[in-house]
Amino acid sequence: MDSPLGGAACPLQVERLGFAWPNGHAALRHCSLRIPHPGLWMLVGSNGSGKSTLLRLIAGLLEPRTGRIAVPGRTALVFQNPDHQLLLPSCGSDLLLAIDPGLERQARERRVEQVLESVGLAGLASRPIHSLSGGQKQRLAIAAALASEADLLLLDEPTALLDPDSQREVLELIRQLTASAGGGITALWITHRLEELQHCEGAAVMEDGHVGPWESGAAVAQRLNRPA
Ligand SMILES: Nc1ncnc2c1ncn2[C@@H]1O[C@H](COP(=O)(O)OP(=O)(O)OP(=O)(O)O)[C@@H](O)[C@H]1O
Repeated sequence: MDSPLGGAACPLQVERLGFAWPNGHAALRHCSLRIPHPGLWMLVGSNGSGKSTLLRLIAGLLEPRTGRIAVPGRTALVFQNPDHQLLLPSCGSDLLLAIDPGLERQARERRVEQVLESVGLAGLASRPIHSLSGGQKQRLAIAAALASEADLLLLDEPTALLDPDSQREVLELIRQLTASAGGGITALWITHRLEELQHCEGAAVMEDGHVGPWESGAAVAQRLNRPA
């Protein structure tokens, strides 16, 4: 299948995107990005370079002023702080919010169990969310994204608030979900943690509202680690 922007189908294509906030500040200028195939892809860049704005545009929360975004599948955003997106008191009730309400009750409950299992939280449907650790909450937020049948996960510094063990667990979870055996899921992951770049398919640097070319994560980490 061809993408709406012409080339072969790919999980995400962004072409010459422009966006300005109501105060006139141009957050994105001629911003282009193409994810060629499923996997884990990372974006780095200094504070204010436009990374979160780009993710919100891709998710459809903001309207671009110019340019185009082509996403053949569904998107889901995962925020830095899972408390900003987990709404209901128990794990199961929160996940039910994300599941197609047209499905029969039993199918919805089965789906809850399935997605909990896929993020390592099997059997926790009735657990109160406030009793989860930070890492478990972040995995639940990822489960909600999966429950919504999203195939493009947009992760905005998902490990920034986690301790090193939980950070590794969340990264490993996303790696498994985006591995080819994981069913064609794509993740676009924003990070300031250069060590995470070692684990991606490709990394790009965002600067002043513009995304650079894909490079190996190791090459980007090495360059950004070097003193100016
Ligand atoms: N709601 C808003 N209203 C006006 N300007 C905003 C708003 N949100 C962000 N901006 C501005 O847009 C620019 C890009 O912000 P954005 O949050 O996308 O950057 P970022 O690369 O994600 O930064 P960080 O690494 O600090 O999260 C910044 O100059 C920021 O101040």
